[in-house]
Amino acid sequence: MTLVSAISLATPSPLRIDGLVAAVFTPFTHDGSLDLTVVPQQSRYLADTGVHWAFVGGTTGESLSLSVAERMGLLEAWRKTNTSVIAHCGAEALGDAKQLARHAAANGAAAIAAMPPTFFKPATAEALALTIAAICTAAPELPCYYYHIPSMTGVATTFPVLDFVKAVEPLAPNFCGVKYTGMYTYPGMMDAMKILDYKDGKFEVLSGREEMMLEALSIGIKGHVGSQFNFAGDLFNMIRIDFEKLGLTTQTEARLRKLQLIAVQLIDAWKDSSPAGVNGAKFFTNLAGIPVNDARLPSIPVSRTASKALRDALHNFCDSLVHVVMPSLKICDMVPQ
Ligand SMILES: CC(=O)N[C@@H]([C@@H](O)[C@H](O)[C@H](O)CO)[C@@H](O)CC(=O)C(=O)O
Repeated sequence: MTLVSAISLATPSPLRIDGLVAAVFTPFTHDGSLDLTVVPQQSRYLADTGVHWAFVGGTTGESLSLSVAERMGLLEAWRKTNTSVIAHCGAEALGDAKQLARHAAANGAAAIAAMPPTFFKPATAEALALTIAAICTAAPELPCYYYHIPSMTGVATTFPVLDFVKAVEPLAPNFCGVKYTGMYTYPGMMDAMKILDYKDGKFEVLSGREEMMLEALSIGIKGHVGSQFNFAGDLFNMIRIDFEKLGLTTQTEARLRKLQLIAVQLIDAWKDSSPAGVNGAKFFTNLAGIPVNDARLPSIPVSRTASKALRDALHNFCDSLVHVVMPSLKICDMVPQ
């Protein structure tokens, strides 16, 4: 084997995902213990809705509310399913993040991703690059992504993520791209577009805002990571596949916009009626009969009043909106009337 071919074999390439990655819920029992027995049910539901990737232990997965051992067990449970896995390894302690990265590589993850420490925050692109590079290079055989979620971390809000990409590129040969959830905040989509354009598309951008799927698709983003894909991947796949097959034309724009607005209505249903963070979204999966139960404190369980509002909102969504564009959604078939 020549040196060049050895290097090319050793340096991982971006995954180039063309589809949905569910930011999967972490299942707990009613007393808040990890309940890995639920993971196979989650995996089957995802597959039934056309979702074959999971982002394990992310924000929706409450990573920072889990111990390192719990996060390792969670990854191992997902690796026993048919769902491909991107393992989130970000942690407050860099040693923990590196340990999780090494564990992910040893347990069959397809890639790793990491958000930065959120308490002692990296203040510059260079500091962020050194931090993420330390995690990526702990698992040099895996594609490694920076998980950009400024709404939760407060990091990289004063510099474009492209500046970080340029700084991390020489530090981590296996750095492969950005999971970009900062679509709402300036420079958002422009920054994501510049990363996609940088060095002729060397790096991958995964969108972290499914309610902006059409915008993301329009700039060439093909991989999407989101919490809604836990229970509505079939709806979002319709948007993605219709866009890719038909394109955004005067004939298709109304339907595509309608589909995305229906998806937004589903998001608003839990965001508006349940200020309990991830618990609002978890509630829909619980309603579908998959007992992921409540998020750990400091998230507060959905109140009895909010539960009724959520259930009514979902029934209204299923009764009035879904039939507008599609025969049904799995979540609507699973939720008791
Ligand atoms: C802040 C947040 O939770 N963002 C979600 C979105 O899917 C979000 O739920 C959606 O855009 C609705 O706002 C994901 O980007 C998070 C994510 O990928 C993860 O949980 O790891």
